[in-house]
Amino acid sequence: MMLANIIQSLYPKVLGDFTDLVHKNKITEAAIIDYSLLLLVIGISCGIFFGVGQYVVMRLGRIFEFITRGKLFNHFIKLSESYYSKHGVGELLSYVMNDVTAVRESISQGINQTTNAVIITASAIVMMVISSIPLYLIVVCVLPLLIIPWLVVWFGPAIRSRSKQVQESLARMTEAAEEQFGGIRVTKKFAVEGMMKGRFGEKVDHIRDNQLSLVRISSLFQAILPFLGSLSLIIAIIFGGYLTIKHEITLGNFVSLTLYLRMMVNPLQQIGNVINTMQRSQASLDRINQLLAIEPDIKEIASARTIQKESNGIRMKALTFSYPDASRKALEDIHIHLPAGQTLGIVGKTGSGKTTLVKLLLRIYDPPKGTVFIGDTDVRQATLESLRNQIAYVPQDGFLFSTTIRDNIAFSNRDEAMDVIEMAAQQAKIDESIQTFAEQYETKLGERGVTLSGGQRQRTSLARGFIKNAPILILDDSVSAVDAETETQIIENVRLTRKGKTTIIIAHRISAIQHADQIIVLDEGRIVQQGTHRQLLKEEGVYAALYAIQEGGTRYADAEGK
Ligand SMILES: Nc1ncnc2c1ncn2[C@@H]1O[C@H](COP(=O)(O)OP(=O)(O)OP(=O)(O)O)[C@@H](O)[C@H]1O
Repeated sequence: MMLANIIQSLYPKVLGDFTDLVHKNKITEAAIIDYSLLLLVIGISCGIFFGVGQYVVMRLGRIFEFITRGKLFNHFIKLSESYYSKHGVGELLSYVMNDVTAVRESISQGINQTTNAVIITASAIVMMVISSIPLYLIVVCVLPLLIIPWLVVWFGPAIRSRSKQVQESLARMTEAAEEQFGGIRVTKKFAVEGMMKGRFGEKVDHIRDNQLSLVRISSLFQAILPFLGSLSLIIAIIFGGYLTIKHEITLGNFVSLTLYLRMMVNPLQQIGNVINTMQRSQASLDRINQLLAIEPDIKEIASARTIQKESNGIRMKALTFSYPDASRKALEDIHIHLPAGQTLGIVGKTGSGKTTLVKLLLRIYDPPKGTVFIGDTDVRQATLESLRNQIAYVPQDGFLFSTTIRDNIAFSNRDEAMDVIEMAAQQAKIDESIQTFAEQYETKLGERGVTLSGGQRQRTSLARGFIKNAPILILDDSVSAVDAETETQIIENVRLTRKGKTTIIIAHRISAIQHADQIIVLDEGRIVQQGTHRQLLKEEGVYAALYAIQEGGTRYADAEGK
């Protein structure tokens, strides 16, 4: 690129010399051919060097894009759930798409155009000196161009802050789009398309306002640069023209001078582009760096221990926990001792803290020190990998990936044997449904595949939990979307396959937990009842009341069925 620019700066000198030959009537046919060939060589060399330079620089930009996207993804994977509960998917996508692209463009354009501008300007000045154009004339003509650095300092911060606003509003729009697409079914069912259109329109309006504000300042900056270029040409024509008339400089000198100044105008305009792009990309780079500087909340201590993958019990001692920024305690004074191999059932109203309890066990949020143990190890002292390998957690709404059913079930080990996968599916009572699909376990799910019903999704996610065969299995309301009969069969399968293995079952239906070795009833973050099914039925309280309601419902259904 540098070579291309240096070679390009020979044009005006060659043309200037040619003009002098013509002016002095010394032009010959041979000279015309020589000068034409010289211009041809200059043209071809410029083309080759410029093309190669362009390719190298573009490649550099793409490599940056590739590395940064990878780095961002690795960082996202490390961030804790608390981060994701505050930042939407759209916002995160915006970093990966908009910000990375802005920086890549500035690298490609920036290197290209800065090299152009600097080399052309420098070689133009050198060539003017070499062409024996008087120094004072060069200085006077180039003077208006010296205002440019001052303009850069003046406009730069304003462009950068407006660019940041644009990037932020783009992030908000991506977030809104993601949410609107995700919720399109609800929108349609409630027939609120108009309201949603209005909400999305607001975000788009916001981007337009921010972009126009950026365009205004960028345009003003861009407009001043060519004006300064023209000013230096005007000075060249007045002053240079006067010196030519006075024979202080040759006509060839005058032609070269004007051509060199003209040659400098484009790079100067490019400097404007580069500065704009750089300021914009600086705003994006700041955003990317701020994101990369965020530390995950959940960190492994240096001396973290590996929990052995064996049957371990669970203990919770005086556990009290509040979510960050929450005024209310999610859990208060929880004491649980579940010996290895036993089953714990948890019931409680919605919002009573059931999921929070298992999130603390999995260390998705940090419990206070010395309150949650697996075996003898405080979960805060364990390596995160060994802790999470110890537990198979099946949430209520297990996310399924847009891949085959087989890959979704064998998620923790893609090489799992087919019979093991089928066994897990049978235990989760999803095998029969899968057999009805044309491609069975190879059936693709998601956008380009089959849409499963809520219950089928839940059972597929359940099979994913079963196949992990972890020392601790947690079912967090994982059979809520299946019918009572299937639920009974699944729970029976859990009982049989989890004999001697620690299991936690969270459920709203007592039928799912009544067999447990111990049951706790949570209410507003506190354990209000604790015991076996028989013991709890004898006590007056939430459990017996819940059982009575659910039993009453079942008897009524049975009577109706007869
Ligand atoms: N990430 C979070 N940040 C702040 N508060 C939260 C968060 N997750 C849950 N909570 C609050 O903590 C309390 C307990 O929630 P939790 O999800 O543990 O209830 P739950 O018993 O599992 O409810 P459900 O049966 O509806 O699943 C609720 O008041 C809830 O609003």
